[in-house]
Amino acid sequence: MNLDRPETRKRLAGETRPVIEAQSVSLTFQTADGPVHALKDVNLTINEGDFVSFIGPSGCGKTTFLRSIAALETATGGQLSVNGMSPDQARLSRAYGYVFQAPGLYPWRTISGNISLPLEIMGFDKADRRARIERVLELVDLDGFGGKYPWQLSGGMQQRASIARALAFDADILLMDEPFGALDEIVRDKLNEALLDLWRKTGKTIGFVTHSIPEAVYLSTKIVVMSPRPGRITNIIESPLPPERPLEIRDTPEFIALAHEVREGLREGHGDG
Ligand SMILES: Nc1ncnc2c1ncn2[C@@H]1O[C@H](COP(=O)(O)OP(=O)(O)OP(=O)(O)O)[C@@H](O)[C@H]1O
Repeated sequence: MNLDRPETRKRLAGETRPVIEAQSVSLTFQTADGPVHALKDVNLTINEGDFVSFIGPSGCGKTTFLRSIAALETATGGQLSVNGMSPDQARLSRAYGYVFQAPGLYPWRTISGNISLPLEIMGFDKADRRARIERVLELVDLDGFGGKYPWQLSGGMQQRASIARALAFDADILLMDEPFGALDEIVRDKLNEALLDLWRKTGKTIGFVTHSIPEAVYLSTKIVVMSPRPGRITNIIESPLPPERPLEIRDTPEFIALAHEVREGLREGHGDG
């Protein structure tokens, strides 16, 4: 573990500041079939440098919560703040990068061209764009692939490119909505390792939606278990695992016990536990 990294030191000393704060957040969608309570009374603090996973059955509001943080949805009740600002203000201050479930790369642009696009829209000059593209391609282990087109890359590589695109303007917060859900297990393992490495290197605060218990346990400092109808948090589990996590950690008693705790939490939330 790199104790020299300020975020690691601060997190271990409990000195980190809150980055995302939700107080009694609710979100009700009005639909033709009546109101859908996607989120009800959600209370959560995400601190600087936390890796927080959201896990729960389909429809429990994981995506809605992540989208609310990113100002892609608006909470209908309660308070939600990002870096002390409203989600809208935080979006304007480019507080976060967002990674969607599908890579969503433009096929007519090269990988570098895809990463460059948001930077162009934000007005970064050419030399700065080039330096940033090079840096993020290296971070996601795609150096040398900038000139390729998306269709020349595997699914896992495309998803890494979409992570690079979200990292390029160097926001402190990374929001990821089930980014590895469509990938096979071996590729997923590799990307989990790479993401953890990137998190340790950069000290970013990460919000991550997943359906996979091992993925949540492997990656997170905090696991948020959610339950549907209405969408709510039923359990927040702090991980006792160290930040340095080789894949083999999944065979240790600590990991297995934590996975068991998450599974029990999911079962209780489902009402059949
Ligand atoms: N734009 C919308 N209009 C109406 N209802 C919506 C809308 N978006 C989401 N919902 C509903 O809100 C609830 C929560 O949806 P959400 O997508 O956040 O769940 P989720 O936990 O991310 O599910 P999944 O794991 O299947 O992605 C669901 O009942 C869903 O049908």
